[in-house]
Amino acid sequence: MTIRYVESSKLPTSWGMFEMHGFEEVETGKEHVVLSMGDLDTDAPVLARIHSECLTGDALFSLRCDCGAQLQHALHRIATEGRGAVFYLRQEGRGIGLLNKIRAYKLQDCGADTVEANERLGFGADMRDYSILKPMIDHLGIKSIRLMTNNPRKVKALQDLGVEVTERLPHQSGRNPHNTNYLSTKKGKLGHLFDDEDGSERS
Ligand SMILES: Nc1nc2c(ncn2[C@@H]2O[C@H](COP(=O)(O)OP(=O)(O)OP(=O)(O)O)[C@@H](O)[C@H]2O)c(=O)[nH]1
Ligand SMILES: [Zn+2]
Repeated sequence: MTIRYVESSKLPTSWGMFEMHGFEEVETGKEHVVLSMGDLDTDAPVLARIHSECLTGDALFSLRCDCGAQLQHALHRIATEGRGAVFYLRQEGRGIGLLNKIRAYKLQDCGADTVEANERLGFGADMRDYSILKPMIDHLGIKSIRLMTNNPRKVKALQDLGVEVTERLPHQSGRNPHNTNYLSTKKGKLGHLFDDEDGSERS
């Protein structure tokens, strides 16, 4: 996969001023962004979030998942430390795309869980490919990462790419009555690590 750096600009947010870096996946034309704050190209590990696109959760206020709350929480944590990066990857629906995610939601409305729904549609439970991260991380001069995630597969994916992960930081937020089953399935079938049952952050 070839990744092309395109341009960077300022992005003021509710949490502070970020720098937005645009990248293009040459083969597919997919556009990815990184929001960064502070100097990333030093020896200190970078506080980072690898966030998979979720139009419904990130932009349309959906309570079916925890994505929107996790995104906001990541920006808040980075702004609090004054240094870090959110990799916003266009891997909608764990890589199956928005319209297939709506098909999966329909199956879930009829009783399937998030993994069963993907499988009934002929997809794997998680179709994401993290290899696009390596050229982006290298471009930004990041040497090692403290990763905000509950998903140990993301840590392994980075390590498999040769990226040092010095720490996994639990990243729980956004539990609500509409996503309780969804979060239970992530814990039970996808190996996500949750510290407690109410989803609140322990720190
Ligand atoms: N196929 C499918 N994708 C979903 C569903 N709900 C959320 N997603 C997608 O899942 C992705 C987020 O993955 P999650 O499994 O919630 O979390 P994660 O990124 O693996 O782990 P964390 O770093 O802990 O948040 C986003 O791309 C969402 O669009 C669903 O029911 N079906
Ligand atoms: Zn979501």
